[in-house]
Amino acid sequence: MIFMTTVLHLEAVSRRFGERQVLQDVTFDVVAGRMTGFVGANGAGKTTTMRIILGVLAADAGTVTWQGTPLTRAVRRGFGYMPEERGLYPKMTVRDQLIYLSRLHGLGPGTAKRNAEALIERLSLGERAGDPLENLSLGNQQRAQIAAALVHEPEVLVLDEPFSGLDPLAVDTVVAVLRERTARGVPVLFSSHQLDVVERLCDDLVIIAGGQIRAAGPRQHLRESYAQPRYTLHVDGDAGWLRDELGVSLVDLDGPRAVFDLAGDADDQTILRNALSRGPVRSFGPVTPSLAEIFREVTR
Ligand SMILES: Nc1ncnc2c1ncn2[C@@H]1O[C@H](COP(=O)(O)OP(=O)(O)OP(=O)(O)O)[C@@H](O)[C@H]1O
Repeated sequence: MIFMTTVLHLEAVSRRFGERQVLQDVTFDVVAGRMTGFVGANGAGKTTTMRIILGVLAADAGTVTWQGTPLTRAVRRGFGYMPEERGLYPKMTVRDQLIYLSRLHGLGPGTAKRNAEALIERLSLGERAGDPLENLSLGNQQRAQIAAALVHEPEVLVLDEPFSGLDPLAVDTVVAVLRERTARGVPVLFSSHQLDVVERLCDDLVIIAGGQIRAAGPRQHLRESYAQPRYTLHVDGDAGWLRDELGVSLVDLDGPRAVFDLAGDADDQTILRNALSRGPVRSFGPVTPSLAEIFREVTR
């Protein structure tokens, strides 16, 4: 049997503004049913990439396809987009604009209302749904923007910094709502510079720097492939003896706690045995690098 994966695929997308090459051969996939975190420093090219996906901006070269077909205006109408510059009507009530937006996307009045109410409820906007957007707190405006991207039941979601300005509880709520969409097979691409949030949320990761993709793929796979042979050791006494162990290069030593790299031919069990021969060992093991460490490594 042939399995067709539904993907949003970018192939060698390039774009320049004047003399400045802002995107260079950007290639990556956003797979159905998975949350893809798009991370990069300020000015790396995330917003430009998202604008090209949505057709707000044209690429100089390269293609974007959905399920193997180049994007047309009609296909993009089925996308949900939360732009960086946001873009709801400040003076319209949250409820009215959610209904209006889903009607604009061709939903019938009953479905539009039902979807709007469900998202208002889900994103805890009930008390404020009858207020003009501009009267809401920034966090609630942000929730309304997310509701606006979702209300027409999009096939693909592209969200520019959806978590910025949200408190941790709101982040969890929004994540739960997005997970419901991925569970239905919707691919979600979201940009963020909050690496801790991305680390917790994404299934796949795309790292961009200076307009070029530096790493892309399943988060766990990236973590493993960038894994340094790094260990932590926690003993009762002082761990300073590690300095003299063959193959050990200390990264951090704080009394009984140590972080160290191990040369390829050194044996971690030998280190553990040596530690045990000196007294109790409270913990010992390899550490997986954090996303922040991988990010620093690939964008160096
Ligand atoms: N319309 C434009 N005209 C000229 N330069 C632009 C334009 N839009 C973006 N740029 C430049 O392109 C580069 C990439 O910008 P982009 O907004 O895509 O980055 P980003 O990764 O989204 O950054 P941030 O996290 O700060 O939003 C920046 O140097 C920016 O100044």
